[in-house]
Amino acid sequence: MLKLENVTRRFGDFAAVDNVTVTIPQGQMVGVIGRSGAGKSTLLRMLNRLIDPSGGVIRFNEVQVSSLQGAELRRWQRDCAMIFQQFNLVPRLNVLTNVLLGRLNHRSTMLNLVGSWSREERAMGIMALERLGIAQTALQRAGTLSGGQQQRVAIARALMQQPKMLLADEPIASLDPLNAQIVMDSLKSINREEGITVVTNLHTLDTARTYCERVIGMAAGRVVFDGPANELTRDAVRMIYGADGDELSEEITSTSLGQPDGGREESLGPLEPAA
Ligand SMILES: Nc1ncnc2c1ncn2[C@@H]1O[C@H](COP(=O)(O)OP(=O)(O)OP(=O)(O)O)[C@@H](O)[C@H]1O
Repeated sequence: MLKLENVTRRFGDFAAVDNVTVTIPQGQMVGVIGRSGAGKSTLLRMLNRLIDPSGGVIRFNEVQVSSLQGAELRRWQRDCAMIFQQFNLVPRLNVLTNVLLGRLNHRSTMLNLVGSWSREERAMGIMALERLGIAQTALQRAGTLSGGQQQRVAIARALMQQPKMLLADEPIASLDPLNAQIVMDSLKSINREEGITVVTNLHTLDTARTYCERVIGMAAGRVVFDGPANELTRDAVRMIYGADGDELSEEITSTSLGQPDGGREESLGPLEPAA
């Protein structure tokens, strides 16, 4: 269970995240929504300590995450994997090597210096790629893949960390609707089948409603809604986006997920044998 108590992050005098208290049970799929600048990324980055809180406490079970240092902090960052809008792969390396980089925190420094991967690690990497339906790309350079494929590589790399929690910072913001759907479906199935908690920032309401059992709405650094997706009434939406309900743009509310873009190559169809 993840617990945030009065968590705040200031940049100078400005509170990007302001006194947030939430508890997330293991295995939940949580969508964090809000206007640009509401504090969603800052909140997520504090969960895995890419950014340190200015105040408050973050706990995961008995561990006080907000005060971890050194090896313990690295262990937490291994347990709490993160994917990003821009995928953060190494474009010149092949897909499998990118995925294997997710194992670095499981290995000794000496092994990492030697830079070789065991047969077991490679098999694990291929299995992670198969899980995401892209094992056939294993030997391609990551930079040559489509955005949707790259995000699936990033998810496979995160799975290699064998995390307890997966944080996704706007994972579909750069993707077309079909690829967005494939990536969200992947996150959902990992959440369901592996019991990994998923906390994802999303720009659009539809996606949060479709995929997340729980939605946290932020405005000006504060949590202004926290509940099941089906309780996202027009009033709740107005609180989150601060707009008159009638003025909510299509861009905020809709992603057109589920409307394939005319049959691009992306699908979760039959796998080719791993290279
Ligand atoms: N390193 C920083 N220095 C100063 N201000 C920052 C920094 N990082 C974030 N902020 C500010 O904190 C506020 C919240 O930013 P954050 O990126 O968390 O918002 P967001 O809800 O994720 O927005 P978006 O959807 O546009 O990514 C913004 O006003 C932003 O300008």
